[in-house]
Amino acid sequence: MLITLEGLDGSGKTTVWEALQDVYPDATFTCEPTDSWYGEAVSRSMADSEADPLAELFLYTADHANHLSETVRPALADGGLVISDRYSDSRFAYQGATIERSDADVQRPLEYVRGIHSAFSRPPDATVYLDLDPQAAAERAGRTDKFERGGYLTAVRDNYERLIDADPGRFRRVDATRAPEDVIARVEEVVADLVDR
Ligand SMILES: Nc1ncnc2c1ncn2[C@@H]1O[C@H](COP(=O)(O)OP(=O)(O)OP(=O)(O)O)[C@@H](O)[C@H]1O
Ligand SMILES: Cc1cn([C@H]2C[C@H](O)[C@@H](COP(=O)(O)O)O2)c(=O)[nH]c1=O
Repeated sequence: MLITLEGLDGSGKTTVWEALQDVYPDATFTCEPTDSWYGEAVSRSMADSEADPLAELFLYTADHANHLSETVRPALADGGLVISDRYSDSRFAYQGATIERSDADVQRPLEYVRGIHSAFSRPPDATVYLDLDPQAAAERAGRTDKFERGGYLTAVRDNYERLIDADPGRFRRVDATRAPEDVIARVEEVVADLVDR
């Protein structure tokens, strides 16, 4: 089973991802961007405020393709549980917003990014969405790079809401405004329920 953690920067994904490792020691814990050289290329693009939005989308997508073939598909083929801190929905939400706000000649960017993935990707079985307002998210994340400015995160959050509306059965929304221990406890409940199904 593939479970993904999604949400805005600073919503607490990595905090719960680390906590889940104590509960599921045999699971494969992974993330996007990865630490491969594809992920390093993504990091270079993220650090470049002039990066071309379409080029950046394809760097993230290359990293995803490698993540699938090297980590996700083999672990699933072994019957394992895979828990990924960010996955394809991050691309749909973030690059959908980036391209929308750029001068790239792309109609319906979110659908365009989804279409690129549909040919090769493997959708999550379930996605835990850590729901936090953009201002709190930007504050928690320290507004350290071009992705963490309030207006941009509002567009990203709108895209996450569109993804949830389009596939409500896959998403489990968790209130990420609560204290870390409460968020962790709720996510643990949600994941236990998913794994026991
Ligand atoms: N529920 C919470 N309440 C308050 N602060 C939190 C909560 N969860 C995490 N934090 C803090 O917010 C910051 C970001 O948390 P974390 O790295 O887990 O988020 P993230 O969603 O993985 O962020 P990013 O996407 O930017 O990597 C950290 O300083 C963390 O300690
Ligand atoms: C996978 C992915 C990530 N991003 C953005 C979101 C964050 O601002 C950064 C790094 O993520 P992290 O959780 O802090 O490691 O990258 C993105 O725009 N598109 C993606 O597909």
